[in-house]
Amino acid sequence: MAGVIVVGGGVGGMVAALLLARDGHDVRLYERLPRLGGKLAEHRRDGFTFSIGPSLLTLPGLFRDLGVDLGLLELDELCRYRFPDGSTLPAYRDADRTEAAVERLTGEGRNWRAFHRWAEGCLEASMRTFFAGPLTGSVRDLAASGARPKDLLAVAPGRTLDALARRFFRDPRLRRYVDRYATYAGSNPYRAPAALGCIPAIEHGDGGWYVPGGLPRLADALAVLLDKAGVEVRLGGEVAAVLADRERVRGVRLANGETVAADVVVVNADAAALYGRLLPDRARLRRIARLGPSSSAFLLLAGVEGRTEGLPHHSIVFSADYRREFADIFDRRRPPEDPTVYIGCSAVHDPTQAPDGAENWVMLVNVPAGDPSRWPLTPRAYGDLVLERLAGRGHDLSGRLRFLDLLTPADLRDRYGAWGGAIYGGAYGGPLAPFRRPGNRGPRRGLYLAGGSAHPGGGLPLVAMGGRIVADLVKADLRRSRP
Ligand SMILES: Cc1cc2nc3c(=O)[nH]c(=O)nc-3n(C[C@H](O)[C@H](O)[C@H](O)COP(=O)(O)OP(=O)(O)OC[C@H]3O[C@@H](n4cnc5c(N)ncnc54)[C@H](O)[C@@H]3O)c2cc1C
Repeated sequence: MAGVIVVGGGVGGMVAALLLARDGHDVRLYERLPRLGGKLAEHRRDGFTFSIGPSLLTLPGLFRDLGVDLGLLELDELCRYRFPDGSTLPAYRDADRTEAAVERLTGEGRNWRAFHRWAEGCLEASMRTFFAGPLTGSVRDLAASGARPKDLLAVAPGRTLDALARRFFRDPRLRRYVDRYATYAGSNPYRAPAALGCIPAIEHGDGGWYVPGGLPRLADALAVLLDKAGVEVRLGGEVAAVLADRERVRGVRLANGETVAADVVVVNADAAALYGRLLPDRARLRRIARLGPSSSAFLLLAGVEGRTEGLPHHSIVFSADYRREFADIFDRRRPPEDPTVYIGCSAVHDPTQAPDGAENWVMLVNVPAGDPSRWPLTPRAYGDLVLERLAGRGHDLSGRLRFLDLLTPADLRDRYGAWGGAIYGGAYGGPLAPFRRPGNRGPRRGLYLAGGSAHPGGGLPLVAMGGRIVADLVKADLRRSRP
């Protein structure tokens, strides 16, 4: 039995802690916030509840397999897209219905079916190789994963996501629909690898889900399992340093000065925080810096009076010029002048989320990571701009706002210790970027990384996979090191 410390109680940290405790190890989890869940969080005000992290759950089987038992709601309409010309495209759970909707809007139903088949193939190859095992920081890992040349071809290596969209679709609206999947990894579709195009195969294959009571109930359910498995959770327990000699990890030092010894340390905190502060390592930090940060989020949380006829649970209102929008975010490093806005309203399906006769609108805009004090306009003024743009695109909230709360990249940075507020650590800025992200093994024996800034990446399903990959690595390494 090894002494294991997990630094951070985000979903990846909780999954790793749970699996290692179930394997018989003595696991302690330190979380600096007064609650578990990390970015899987909510904001409450005046009877309204807002998810300020994930709003859509995919691959729920990853959590069911751990013993999470929540009555999930499967969404029939996954998302409704509104384009600058005012036309809309609903994406349904059912692929046939989506194909028919695409056909009605653009006459490209067959192209959508071909794209969907490609996405399924890409997903199947990625699940068997890239997502299945650890990454230690080298493309050689792929060879070790048993990937065949056919698998490599299935992910369209060398192509960007936008180039993939152009290969399948003539209509610019459909290209935008594909490009948008880059934002699931906080990245720029004009640079991100085509492999991100596998995401719709997850949504149409396995569905998009809502957790009644709000997605953070998933963190509550994991917390109950941690308790049952005997994990000692210390909330408000900030780790100030990972202790290690040249060979191996020795434990951690807490912010209150206490030191705790351990054989294994799993870091769920951001990789940039690990190599920047907890166990400084300039070379590794430089490698992360070269990726550039993923995007961050600007959130408008609105208590809205009245009910909106026909409002779906999830919708996207596209900007007029997507390329310019991403140049604003990743090159000019300013919040987009004309933003695409995600609108989430869980009150559509869940009356616990807003008072009677009202709606809880979460409006999310992709913005650059970094301090908003450098923005050309204040967050409040930018919030007004977002509302104005939405009003011009069929969503006028004037006269209906009970209140409007804002969250900026500075909030993400300060709450979760995320690099400049970047949601996913480094961005996927080129075809090899997935292999250049931090691996799961740290530079000392007994040190591991699990979380959205490390392999295989961010988003609830991927961090759950990462937690499992790390637990398996720890078990295998401990077995090997036994005399
Ligand atoms: C606005 C937004 C929308 C999103 N939408 C979706 C979505 O719809 N679907 C989806 O699947 N995903 C979505 N995500 C992404 C998803 O939330 C994250 O990828 C995932 O929750 C990250 O989990 P993690 O394991 O990396 O841990 P994190 O959530 O990053 O948590 C890390 C934890 O470590 C703690 N910590 C940091 N430093 C220390 C320290 N020194 N000592 C102790 N504790 C420390 C932090 O306080 C934090 O609790 C969204 C995220 C955001 C912010």
